[in-house]
Amino acid sequence: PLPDRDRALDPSHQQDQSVYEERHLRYISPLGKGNFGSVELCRYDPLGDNTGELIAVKKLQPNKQSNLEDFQKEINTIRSLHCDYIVKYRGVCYSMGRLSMSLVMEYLPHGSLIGYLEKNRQHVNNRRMLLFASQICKGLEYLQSMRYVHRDLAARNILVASDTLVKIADFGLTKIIPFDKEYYRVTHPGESPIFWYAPESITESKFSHKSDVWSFGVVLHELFSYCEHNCNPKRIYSMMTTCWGYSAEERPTFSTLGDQIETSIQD
Ligand SMILES: N#CCCn1cc(-c2nc(Nc3ccc(C4CCNCC4)cc3)nc3c2CCN3)cn1
Repeated sequence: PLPDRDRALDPSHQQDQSVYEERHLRYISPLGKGNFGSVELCRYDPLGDNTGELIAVKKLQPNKQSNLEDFQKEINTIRSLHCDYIVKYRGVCYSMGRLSMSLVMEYLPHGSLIGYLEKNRQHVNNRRMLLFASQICKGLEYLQSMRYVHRDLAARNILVASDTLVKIADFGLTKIIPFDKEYYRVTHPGESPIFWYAPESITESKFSHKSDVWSFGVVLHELFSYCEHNCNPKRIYSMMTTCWGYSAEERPTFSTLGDQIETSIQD
């Protein structure tokens, strides 16, 4: 059994608030599917009076080729991230009988950025898009500072916390770049649609901060293809094309992109 489980059950220890007891979890509705798992809206209601908090619970899909080890890596990844532009870890919930576990995260009420843009396209203007782009870029700069490569950046994996805040989510494919290399080579090709993949990720299964930059360019395109083309700031379009440099070295860094987005916001 995991230490957390022992600590949570041991009455002498202050209840570890990051362990959620399954018996107080009230299922509400499905939220979506991520890598290796499905996400559900639940209310954690220990008082049983519907005053508990709403949380997003990601359950491991046992039938998927994934295993508990990959899921534990995803949990350790999200638990180590502390950034306003990355979805927050809340804790874990053990289902004793089935000896499986779920990942508990903050619930973001507006869902994925793709769904939000489809629903709100008429009143999301350029300024709002630039704000979202800048927040995603800051989240990616933070991820890079922790030597993480997301590997599945796409608007479907960006969640909307409010009309002025988006966060990066779904760390099921995230890997740590080894200290002595600039990239991570995966053994099995991923399952994600290749449209967001950099060329070297497709041809050599190589992933790096620069392949995340390529995917960020695709996310910019997803963002800005929702507003009327005529209002598409020229600078954003040229920024996207720099993210799509064929060789990784040609692509800008997230800090350069962040500065360019800030400049566009000032205009
Ligand atoms: N990423 C990624 C891929 C996996 N995935 C993660 C979530 C997720 N969704 C939410 N919130 C959320 C989601 C959907 C709606 C829909 C409901 C139907 N009508 C339209 C709106 C509303 C709110 N909050 C989260 C998470 C993870 C942590 N917190 C969903 N799928």
